[in-house]
Amino acid sequence: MELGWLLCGTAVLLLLHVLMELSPAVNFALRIGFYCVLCLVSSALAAAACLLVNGGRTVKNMRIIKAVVKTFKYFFGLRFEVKGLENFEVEGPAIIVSNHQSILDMMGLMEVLPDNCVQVGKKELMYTGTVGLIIYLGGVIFINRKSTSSAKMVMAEVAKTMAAENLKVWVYPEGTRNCTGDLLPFKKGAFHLAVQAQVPVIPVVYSSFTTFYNPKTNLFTSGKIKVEILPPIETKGLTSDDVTDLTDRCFHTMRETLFRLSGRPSEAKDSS
Ligand SMILES: CCCCCCCCCCCCCCCC(=O)SCCNC(=O)CCNC(=O)[C@H](O)C(C)(C)COP(=O)(O)OP(=O)(O)OC[C@H]1O[C@@H](n2cnc3c(N)ncnc32)[C@H](O)[C@@H]1OP(=O)(O)O
Ligand SMILES: CCCCCCCC/C=C\CCCCCCCC(=O)OC[C@@H](O)COP(=O)(O)O
Repeated sequence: MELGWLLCGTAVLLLLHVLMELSPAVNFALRIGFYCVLCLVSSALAAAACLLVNGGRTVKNMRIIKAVVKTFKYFFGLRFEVKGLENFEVEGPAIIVSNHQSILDMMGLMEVLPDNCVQVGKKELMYTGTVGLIIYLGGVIFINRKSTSSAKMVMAEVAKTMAAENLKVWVYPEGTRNCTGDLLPFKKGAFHLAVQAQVPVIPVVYSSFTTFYNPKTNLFTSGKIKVEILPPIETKGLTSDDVTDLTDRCFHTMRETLFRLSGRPSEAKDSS
């Protein structure tokens, strides 16, 4: 009986392996499916650990989440080459902004996440089962992207509490995932927040995933991701009138860095 199950299991694994070799679509679906299952199962386990250790929703849970997510890269053959970690060592709170390519970004995020740092996320993430639960327990700030006024209110509240709680806040200023190897125009929320709280903006750039990951062509192989944490941009003395300039400056710096890290010629002068 047991031998039967063993043979059956081996046959299924072999079949999956052959299908993965033959079809990029099957390979992609299985790898992404595995990533989602890994996130859902690990979130359930991490949530239990967070509740036992810290008792509820707190940024301290991010340490536990980080420790768990940092192991994921080994399952997918991903390597990170990180530069500039010392740029996180600013006195007090800061806004961290980075490019957002895929749901796989959570691995890159946790690879470098500094202590006392929460992310801004779309409210829909709350309804992703155990993943929603762990994101809630980690203290992620949920915003409604469809309502600028309510998102602004949430951000204004965050600006007030950042100093008291010595928080760093991680925002994806593109506001959505974008896996084209370029940046989408930046939304201004992160920069308003930095100016309102009078805290520095720290840009973090991840090299393009396009050489190993592309959902449109079902590409998902192992790969190397270069990460650069850039020097903080000060906002002391800036007012809301300066937000557009600050946003543009950050966008151009990050775009140039993205192209450099991805080995693509700079086109920064051609577009804005
Ligand atoms: C163990 C296993 C674990 C598994 C796994 C765990 C993972 C554990 C980590 C989870 C990590 C989650 C990661 C989530 C990742 C996302 O969910 S990304 C998507 C959500 N995030 C964002 O959208 C952030 C970026 N968006 C913004 O900042 C946007 O500006 C806002 C605030 C949403 C507003 O959206 P919008 O209206 O479309 O944007 P925008 O054109 O910038 O603003 C409109 C106007 O309002 C003004 N404005 C904007 N914001 C403000 C403001 N705060 N104050 C005053 N004026 C403002 C603008 O200046 C603009 O006016 P003008 O200058 O044109 O006159
Ligand atoms: C009971 C409900 C069950 C629902 C199951 C949902 C399964 C989800 C499981 C695993 C997904 C792992 C996701 C890790 C967190 C990813 C955060 C993220 O990258 O969100 C995307 C968001 O930044 C931008 O969204 P859009 O590009 O605008 O869209």
